[in-house]
Amino acid sequence: MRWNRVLQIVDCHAEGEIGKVIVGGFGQVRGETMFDKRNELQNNMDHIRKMVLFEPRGAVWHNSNMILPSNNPEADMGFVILEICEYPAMSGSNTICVATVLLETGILPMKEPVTDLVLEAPAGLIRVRCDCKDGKVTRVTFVNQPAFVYHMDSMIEVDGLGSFRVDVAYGGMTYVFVEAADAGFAITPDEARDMCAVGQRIKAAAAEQLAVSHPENPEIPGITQLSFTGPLRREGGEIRSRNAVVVSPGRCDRSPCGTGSSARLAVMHARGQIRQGEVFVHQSIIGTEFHCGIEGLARVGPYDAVIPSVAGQAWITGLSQMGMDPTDPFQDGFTLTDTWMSRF
Ligand SMILES: O=C(O)[C@H]1NCC[C@@H]1O
Repeated sequence: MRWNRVLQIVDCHAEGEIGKVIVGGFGQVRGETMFDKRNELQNNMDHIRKMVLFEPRGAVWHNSNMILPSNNPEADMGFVILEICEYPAMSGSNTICVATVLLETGILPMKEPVTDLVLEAPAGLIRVRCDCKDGKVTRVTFVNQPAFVYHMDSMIEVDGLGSFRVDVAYGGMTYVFVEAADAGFAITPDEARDMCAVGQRIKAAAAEQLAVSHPENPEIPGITQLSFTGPLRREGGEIRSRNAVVVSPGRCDRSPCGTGSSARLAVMHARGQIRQGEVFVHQSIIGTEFHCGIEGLARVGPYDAVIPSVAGQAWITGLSQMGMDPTDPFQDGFTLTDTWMSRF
C-alpha cells in the first residue's frame, strides 16, 4: 500500500440524495465548536472535501459528512457537512444519513423501538429521534435550528428572463423560493437540466439584488440554494407540495431537501398557510417525501422564526475506502463544466 491518505467511508442516501459519511482516516480537526471545526476544514483542510467530492472520486451530486467528537456535553456526536460548493451550517438529508450510519454501524448504540440522539451540527445542537426496527433505522426525525424569512414577495430582475417574485428564507442554508409555474416548470424529472440552468441564473440575480446576513452568525453563507415550488394543497388533513431544489453549481437535490423544507415552513408560517401541529408533506423532483412540521416559535435577531422538524429515511449502500496515491496528478481533484455547470 502506498497511499498517502485513506478515508473510511460509509456510503448512504436519504430519500435518493447521497450523503457519504466519513468515519475515519482524517486525523485531528481543531476547534471548540462544530462551527469552528467547519471553519478549520474550510480554511486549512479543504483537500479532504475535494478528494471525496471532486472527480475522479466524486461527482457533482454527492455530499459528504465527517463524524467528529463534540465538546458539547449534551451532544452524543458531532458532524461537519462537506458539500460540492460549500460547508453548510446544516443539511437535512445529510443529518438523516449521519444518524442512520451512527446507529446501523454501531458507532452509537441502537435502542429499539426509538433511539434519541443529540448531534452537534455547525448550526448548533440538533435533536434527533430515530425509529428503529430489527437493526434498521426506519425513520429519522430531526428538530432543526430556527428558520426564518429574510424577504417576502420581492421582485428581482434576471437578465434575459425578466422579473420574478421571490421569497428568501434561512433553514440551515439560505434559499430563494420561486413558484415553478412562473418559470414555466411543472417539476417533472425531464425538466431537471433546464431547471438547473434557469435556477442558477435566478439564484445569482437574487444573491446580487437581495441582501442577507444571519443575525447570529454572519459567517453563514448567503443565498446558495434555490427552490422551485409547486402549489400547496390540502389532502386528508395534510398539506402537500412538490419542490425541486437547485444546489450550486447547478444540479437538483434528489431528496425534498431538509434545510429547504425548513425554510419553506418559515415562509408558509409567515403567510398563514400552516399552523403548529399540522403535517406538511414535501415531495422531491423524484417523488420521495419528507414529513415536516413546526415544533415551536422563536426569534432570531429581528426575525420571527419557526422551529422546524423534518422526517425521512436513509439507506446504507456500501462501505468503502478511498485512497490517494502520491503520484496521482489530481491531489485536489478536478471539475468539468459538463456536470459542474459553473465553476462555483
Ligand atoms: O437536505 C438538505 O438540506 C440538503 N440536501 C443536499 C443539499 C442540502 O444540504
